[in-house]
Amino acid sequence: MSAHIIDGKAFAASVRSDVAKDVQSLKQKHGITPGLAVVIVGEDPASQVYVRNKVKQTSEVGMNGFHFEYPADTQEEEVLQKVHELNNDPAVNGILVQLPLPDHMNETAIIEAISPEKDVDGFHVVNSGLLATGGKGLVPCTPLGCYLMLKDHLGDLSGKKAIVVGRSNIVGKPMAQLLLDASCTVTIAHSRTKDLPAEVAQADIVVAAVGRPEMIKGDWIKQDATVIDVGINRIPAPERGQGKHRLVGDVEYATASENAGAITPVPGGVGPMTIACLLKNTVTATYRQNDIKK
Ligand SMILES: Nc1nc2c(c(=O)[nH]1)N[C@@H](CN(C=O)c1ccc(C(=O)N[C@@H](CCC(=O)O)C(=O)O)cc1)CN2
Repeated sequence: MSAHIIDGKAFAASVRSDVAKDVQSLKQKHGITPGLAVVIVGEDPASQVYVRNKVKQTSEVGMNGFHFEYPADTQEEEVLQKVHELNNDPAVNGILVQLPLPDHMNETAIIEAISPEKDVDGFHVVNSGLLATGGKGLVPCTPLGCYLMLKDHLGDLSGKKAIVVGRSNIVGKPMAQLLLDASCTVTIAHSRTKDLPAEVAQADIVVAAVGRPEMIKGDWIKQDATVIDVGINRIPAPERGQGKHRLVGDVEYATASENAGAITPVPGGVGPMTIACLLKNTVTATYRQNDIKK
C-alpha cells in the first residue's frame, strides 16, 4: 500500500491563515499589531533563505517585521546588545536569532539573553523547563509543527508507541516532551541506541530528526505507522546535471511509503510548518504579553 502524503505546505498555509485572522482581531479589538524581530549573523546561504521567508511571511499575515543583519565577524557583545534593546522594545513581541551562529559566538549565551516571554523559538531554558513540567511556555517551532500535523492526521495520540530518532535540544527533546504530554509511550533513540531498526519497527509514530540522509530505511517502518521526517539534507544529484543537488529527508522515502500509513515528504513536509509555527508563537506571545484571552 502507498502511504497518505501529509502535505505540510498546505497545512502551513492553513496555520498562517488562522494567524492572519488573529492578527486582524488583535488590531481591530485591541489596537495591537504583533511585531517579530529576526536577527541573522553571517552569510550562510540556507539561513539567508529561511530568514527572507520569515520576513516575507511575517508581513503577509499582517504583523510588523524587524530585520537585523550582521556580518560573520561581528562581536558577540554587539548581538547581545541588540537582543537587550529588542527585549525592551514594546513594539517587539517576538525575537529570534537565526541558527547556526558563527563559531566564535556562544549560542547558549545569546539564546538565554532573549526574554523568555519573547522567545518565539522556544529555545530559552525557561521555555524548555516549562515544556518539561507541563507549564505554559513557548514551544519550539519544528516540534510544534510536527505535533500539529500528527494531531491533524491521527486525532487522539494517547497510548500510541512513538519513537523520536535524535536528541537535540531544539527538535528531539521537545518533540519527545510533546508526545509524552499527549500520552504516547515515547522512546528517544540516538547514535548509541542498540538495534535501531528493531526500535523503529515497534513504533506507531516515527519522528526522524537525526540530520543524516535516508538513514532510516523503509523496511524498518511498521505497517501503517505515521512517519514525520524532520531531516532536510542536500545531496549530490548528478542525474540532474553536473554540480546539481536534491533534498532528501532522514527517512528513505520511497520504501518507507510502502509500509507507512502516512508520511511527510521532503521538501514540503515539516519545513514549511516551522515558519508557520513561528508566526503562531508570535501571536501567542502577543496575547500573553497583553494579558488577552483568545
Ligand atoms: N532560530 C532558528 N534557527 C533555525 C531553525 C529555527 O526554528 N529557529 N530551524 C532551522 C531552519 N529553518 C528555520 O529557521 C527552516 C528550515 C527549513 C524550512 C523549509 O521550509 N524547508 C523547505 C525546503 C527549503 C529548501 O529548499 O532548502 C521544506 O522542507 O520544504 C523552513 C525553515 C535551522 N535554524
